[in-house]
Amino acid sequence: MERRLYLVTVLAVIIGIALSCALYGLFYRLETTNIKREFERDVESKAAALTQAVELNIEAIYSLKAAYDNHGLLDYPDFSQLAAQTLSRHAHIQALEWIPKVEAEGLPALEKQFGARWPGFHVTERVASGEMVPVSERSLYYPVIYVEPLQGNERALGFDVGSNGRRLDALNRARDSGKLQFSERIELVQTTDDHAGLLMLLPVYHIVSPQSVADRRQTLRGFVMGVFRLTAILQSTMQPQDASLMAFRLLDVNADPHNQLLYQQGSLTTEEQLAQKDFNVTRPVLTLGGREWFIEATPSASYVADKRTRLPLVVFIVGTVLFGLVIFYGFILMRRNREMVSTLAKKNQALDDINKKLERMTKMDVLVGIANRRYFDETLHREFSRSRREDRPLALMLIDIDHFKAFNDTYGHQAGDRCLKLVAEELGRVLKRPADMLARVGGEEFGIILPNTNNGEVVAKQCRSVVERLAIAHQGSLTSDVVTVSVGVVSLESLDAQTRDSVFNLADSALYQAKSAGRNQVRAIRVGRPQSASVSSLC
Ligand SMILES: Nc1nc2c(ncn2[C@@H]2O[C@H](COP(=O)(O)OP(=O)(O)OP(=O)(O)O)[C@@H](O)[C@H]2O)c(=O)[nH]1
Repeated sequence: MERRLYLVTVLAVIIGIALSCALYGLFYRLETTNIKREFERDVESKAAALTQAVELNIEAIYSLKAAYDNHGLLDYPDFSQLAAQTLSRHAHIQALEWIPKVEAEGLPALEKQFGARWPGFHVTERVASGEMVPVSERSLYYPVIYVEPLQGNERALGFDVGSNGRRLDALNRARDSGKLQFSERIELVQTTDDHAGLLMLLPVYHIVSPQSVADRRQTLRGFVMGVFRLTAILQSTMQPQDASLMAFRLLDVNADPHNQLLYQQGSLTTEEQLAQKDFNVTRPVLTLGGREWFIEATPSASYVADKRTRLPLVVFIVGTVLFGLVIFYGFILMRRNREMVSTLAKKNQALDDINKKLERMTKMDVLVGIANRRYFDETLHREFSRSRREDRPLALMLIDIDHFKAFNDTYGHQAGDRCLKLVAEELGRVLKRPADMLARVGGEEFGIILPNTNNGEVVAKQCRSVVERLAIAHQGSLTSDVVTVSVGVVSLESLDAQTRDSVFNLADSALYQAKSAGRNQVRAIRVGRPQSASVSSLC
């Protein structure tokens, strides 16, 4: 019981801790979801800022394009003035340029014309070493002939934009679509260091809004081009604390797979990336100018750590304490209950003992300490039924103390009581089998039931003689000078055709015969199987 109580308690403690852990996990996951949502909002606002910054810069080349559409070709001073005005509103543009379409045969004249303005002017291309060299021969050229501001962009002047695959791709798309086009990420010719840039191109035609691609190709005059420094634009949208809060990459998914990365801020170790992978966010930034840009962001460990609260831990501790209290209270209740059950069991045992004692008392003769008449009758009834059911023999004996009235008269009533006890004790010693039963059935009369016995007269004779051998003086007796008993016994081979009363009457009748024969006698009746009843006197 004790062990079971402790087992139940230990089990409850384990379940309690498991539930607290589950609650901790639940609240931790809820918090993780909230942090992820917050991070998504941060990334979305960054993407929106980026989109806005790019769209603002687009306005610059549209104003230049409008001038070309309205006034036809601009000369250098007009271009320079208009571009300077525009650049004053757009700090992140590296340069605004005019790129005419030049047929091969027009190239020498162009070089001559602009060589007069800028001594040493040549149409150039960039070789792998980064050096600018005169262009190789081809049918079409797209040289930069106006660049504003010139200072810092000198290397771009004369550069054949069509000499480079990525740039040419953007030129062709702009020419054929008639719309704004962005280039992939390119390395700007203006600088020798590796500064990433981006070209925005708007085509200018000889006619207004040519409808077909063929018309556009045929009527192309040139391009208005804006050169942007990616880093400058992107950094303009950053907050100083951004670098410590997240790592992100801006990707151009339409670009060559090796050239998709436009910008990268911060970087995480492999362990950090793994730890933070649940928080990774990918969002579109803009779809414009033939490009699709996406932002991929991962929060730093400190971003996540700053947003974590102690709530899951508090829930775990409170849960554990509450479960602990409940379990403790349950343990106390169970122990109290166990004590009550044990006390109750003891009380029941005591009651049982009392009941048994009372039952024994109702079956006992208080004076002589053997079974009383009531119990004798019950037993006789039971043994009679059993013997008959099992077809076994049964013997019944009645014993009467001779001249007991005279004993009382001579020695007094108390001496009579002592005599009764002594006789009862002695008779009890004669019985050897557990099933044999001695009872006081009357004042000075005893009865003995002998189950499974067909020669009760043997026991009867012993009874008579043990009482005589007690040698209790009995001066009032007309039979002997000591206390004697008369014994009647009936031994039945079979109980067929008998009743309990008939058996008792046979024993009583034998006793009467013993008395009639002068007392201190045994008279026995033997009843065989039906039709063979016989009576025999033994002494
Ligand atoms: N001391 C004492 N005497 C009892 C008790 N019960 C019955 N007696 C006495 O037993 C006597 C029985 O008397 P009787 O029925 O005349 O029988 P008897 O004197 O033994 O005569 P027989 O049986 O014919 O030999 C009565 O005097 C009862 O008072 C008892 O519990 N204690």
